[in-house]
Formats: sequence, C-alpha cells, structure tokens
Amino acid sequence: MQNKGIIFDLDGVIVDTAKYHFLAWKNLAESLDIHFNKKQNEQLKGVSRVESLKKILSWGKKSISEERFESLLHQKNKEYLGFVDQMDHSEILPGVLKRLKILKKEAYPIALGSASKNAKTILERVDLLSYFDAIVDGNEVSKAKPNPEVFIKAANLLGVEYQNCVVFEDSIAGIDAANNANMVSVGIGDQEVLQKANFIFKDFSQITDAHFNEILNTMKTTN
Ligand SMILES: O=P(O)(O)OC[C@H]1O[C@@H](O)[C@H](O)[C@@H](O)[C@@H]1O
Ligand SMILES: [Mg+2]
Repeated sequence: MQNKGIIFDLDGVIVDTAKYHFLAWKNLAESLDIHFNKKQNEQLKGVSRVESLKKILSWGKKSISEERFESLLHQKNKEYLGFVDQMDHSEILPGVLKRLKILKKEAYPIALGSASKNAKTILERVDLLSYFDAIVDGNEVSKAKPNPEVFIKAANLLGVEYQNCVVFEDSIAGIDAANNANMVSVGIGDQEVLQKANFIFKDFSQITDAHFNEILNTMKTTN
C-alpha cells in the first residue's frame, strides 16, 4: 500500500447527483413559496439534509413544527431517491472511473468522505462500491463540513496521516473541511466558486497523470 490517501466526496465529484439534490430542494422550496436559486444551492452542497432544510426555511423566513420539518425531510429524500433509482453507470462523471482504476492498480488507499446518508446505495447503483477501502458517510458523522470530521475519520480508517491525504470536492464547505484537516484540497467544478482549493479542475477528465503527480508531490510526507 502507498502511504498517501485519496479521499473522494460523492455528490458532484463521482456522480452527477448534485443536480438531483438541486431539483428536489427546488421543488420543495417552491411548494413552500420560497424562492431558491443556483447561487443559494452552492451553499447547500456538502451540507447535510437537516442543515440544508434549515437554511432554506431561514431564507424564506418560515418557521414550522418539528413534525412538519421531519415530513419535509422525508418528502425531499423520497423525490431524490426517485431520481437515484433511474441512475446507472452513465452518470459516473467524466474521468472518474479511469482514475479509480489507476489508483487501485497502484495500490493507493481510497476513501469516500460524504455528507450523504444515501452514499452506499448510490455507489452500489453505479457499481463503484468495490473501489473503496473505507466509507465515511452521513450516517457516521456528527459535525457537518466545513468541520473536518468526515475526512479525519476517513484518513484514520485508511491509516494515513492527515497531511498525506488529498481530498476531491465540489463544494465550498468540503474544500474548507479539507483545508481545516490540513489535507491537500482539489476543487472539482467552477473556479470562481472553489477559489480556496489548492488545485481546481473542471472535472476528472482534465486531471492528467502529470497533474496527479503534481498534486501528490505537494504533500510534505514524512514516512
Ligand atoms: O440527503 P443525503 O443523500 O443524505 O445527502 C446529504 C448531503 O450530501 C451532500 O453530499 C450533498 O452535497 C448535499 O447536497 C446533500 O444534502
Ligand atoms: Mg459534493
């Protein structure tokens, strides 16, 4: 095994599910007469289901009962899982499978670090579960990104020093979490949104072997 750990976020990095989260939140917000746009959606990326709903309600200045809150969470997830049910292999984002295959062949420890409680279901659906040596998802974390808990747990499970890990993330909160964990942060997506990342690429197909080595070489490994 290599001594450098590779940690992937799921939604918007490995699979194109960020668009389904957006659609389901937008429908829910509209049903409550709350305006919800793509810019606001950036603030929900990487954020748990509960925290996302709290933000939407606060933007709409709505206060609701606990019971209604629970039922809205359920409603959103039901719609989201309806989209997930239709997913297949083709929704793995460009370049991801190729990179996972190379990493596996080169014996890098690979982890998933996601806020989603649906992470395993999605990895199974697109047939990627077997690539991961460790999975830390929304069922195992108590502190949401930008808290680094999810990535720290992933590094611990991989048995790799934090500063020897690289994190691939599409969310502002996730890049902050990786930076807070002292890991190398790689933003996948929009340069303007992910400014705080150590490296930024549009998607994995843009990351050449040379780029990948450059990313890994920025780690100040000690062992
Ligand atoms: O509702 P789930 O599947 O548990 O996901 C929780 C969060 O998971 C994150 O990965 C997504 O970026 C968020 O948009 C989502 O709210
Ligand atoms: Mg994401």
